[in-house]
Amino acid sequence: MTDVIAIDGPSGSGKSSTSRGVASRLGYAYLDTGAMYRAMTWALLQRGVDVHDPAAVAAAASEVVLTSGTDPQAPTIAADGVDVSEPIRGDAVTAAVSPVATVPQVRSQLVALQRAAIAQSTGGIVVEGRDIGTVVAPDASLKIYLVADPVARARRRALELGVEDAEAMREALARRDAIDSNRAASPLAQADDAVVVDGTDLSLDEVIDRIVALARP
Ligand SMILES: Nc1ncnc2c1ncn2[C@@H]1O[C@H](COP(=O)(O)OP(=O)(O)O)[C@@H](O)[C@H]1O
Ligand SMILES: Nc1ccn([C@H]2C[C@H](O)[C@@H](COP(=O)(O)OP(=O)(O)O)O2)c(=O)n1
Repeated sequence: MTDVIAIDGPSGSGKSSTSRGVASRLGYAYLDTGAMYRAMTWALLQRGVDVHDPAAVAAAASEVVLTSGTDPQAPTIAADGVDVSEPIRGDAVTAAVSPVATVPQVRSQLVALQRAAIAQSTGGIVVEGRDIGTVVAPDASLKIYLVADPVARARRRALELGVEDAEAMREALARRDAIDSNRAASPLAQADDAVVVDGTDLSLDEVIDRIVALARP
């Protein structure tokens, strides 16, 4: 069985950058499950689906075909054959993704795809998201719960997106974290056997070093 490293945590804690770094160092594949929920949301918005109507979301989601490229140096995500790597980072998708991710049918559809990607990866894979250690890959050899101070998370994300109002960003992240943590279907949660890494006062390289040191030799 392939070696799986699960990295979960709230928005902007550094999961994507850290996971890509860890996968590159170890020669592992990389799966960004947040990008899958974002790509699904993009495809639903394209179809004019009301993302606050769970029945409409569930019905339309089953028609969407998602494809993930798992090279940590150049990850890709396509919806219905269209590369959506850029539009999924826009405001419209960011505002709509948490309600879409609460719909159980969406979750079961994407969890099946995530497990298939894990099964296909022969040389090890780093998988990042919210429910990887708890639901998607409970047998992962290493589970990391990556956290950072909310003010630091907002500052980093604002810098990345060129947004000036870091306080508004902190509020937006807190709103999304609240939906992601309080939903009934596999909420953002720390697995009992996860190692908590707090990246607030660590550089990206330091966080990567720490996780690589914990990884299976
Ligand atoms: N340890 C760190 N120190 C400084 N900046 C970081 C660190 N980890 C991540 N970042 C930056 O914070 C932002 C959010 O990181 P990202 O990996 O996208 O988080 P997530 O996937 O959890 O949402 C990015 O701009 C990234 O470069
Ligand atoms: N395994 C996952 C991954 C993401 N999600 C949801 C929760 C998040 O609000 C969205 C987007 O995730 P993403 O990791 O891209 O979010 P950020 O980059 O941290 O802002 O998807 C989820 O419910 N389960």
